[in-house]
Amino acid sequence: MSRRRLILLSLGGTITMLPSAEGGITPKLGAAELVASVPALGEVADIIAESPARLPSPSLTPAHLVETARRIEDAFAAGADGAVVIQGTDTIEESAFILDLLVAGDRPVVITGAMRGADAPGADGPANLLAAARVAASEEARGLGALAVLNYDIHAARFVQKTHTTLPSAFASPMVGPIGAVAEGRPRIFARVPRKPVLPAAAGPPAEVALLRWAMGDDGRLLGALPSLGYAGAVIEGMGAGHVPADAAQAIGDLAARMPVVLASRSAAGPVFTETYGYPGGEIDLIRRGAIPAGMLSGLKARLLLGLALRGGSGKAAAGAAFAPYQ
Ligand SMILES: NC(=O)C[C@H](N)C(=O)O
Repeated sequence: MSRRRLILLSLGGTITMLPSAEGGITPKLGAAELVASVPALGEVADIIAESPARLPSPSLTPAHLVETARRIEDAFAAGADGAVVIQGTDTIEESAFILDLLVAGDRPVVITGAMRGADAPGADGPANLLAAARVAASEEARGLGALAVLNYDIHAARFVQKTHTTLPSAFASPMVGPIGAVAEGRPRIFARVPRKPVLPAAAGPPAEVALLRWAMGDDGRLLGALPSLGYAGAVIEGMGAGHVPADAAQAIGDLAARMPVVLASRSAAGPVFTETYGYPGGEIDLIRRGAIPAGMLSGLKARLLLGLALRGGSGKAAAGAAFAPYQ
């Protein structure tokens, strides 16, 4: 087999962070320095290293990731065999899903980061970076869409979530579990998640979509403000399998008459489908009032899919079509 070529793009995050004069750790290292700090990467592939951003990941926007997807597609067109994206862990679950939705083809796209700073005892960045590169360079990972690789676990972008604020084992896929692992330096895939339709990266960043989590006793009065704030759509994280209090159902119906509204769950795992509860505010009622069920997607991921579906001013039909493959 000829030597592998990888594109490696660093957007920042704790994996790039060192102590700063102002206190705490801040992004400092670029992609080339990270690659140089892990000599074993040289055994895996030839690496083109670029640093499009040096940000903590809460400051990344979907537009950064749309640009990253375009850069990866260019590199693939120029012959790269796989891509590694480095970023902060706070928003990896969102970034991974944007890349999953936008990068076409079979070549692996792997996102990683670190929970401990670059100079911390037991820093996890070097091991995560090496494992991510091994997955991105592998045959096994082809055709799986975007993957998140941390702590030697391989997660499908569609399902991965950050589930702990500090531990190196923070990443999990509560719906399905990890789909593979890097063991003894070799990626092993246990389960294959079928790919869903890819959307064009060239159509630009997602439209703005509000995300609201429902809480006990909330009557939904906040929803009335959304259209005047300029949102193109809304995702509601309902209770359980997509429920709100009876006196909030009307507010959701009124909003759905004005913009696409997607119904997800505030629970950590499990689908929102269509047909169990018939009470007012239950999912049958909300879907009848115009809400679109998020199916297998979390609220964070549903927000991104809805925003990408609504680019260019498309409406409810486009939103419904985008969610149909996830039911
Ligand atoms: N571990 C991390 O990378 C967290 C950091 N706050 C970030 O997302 O940039």
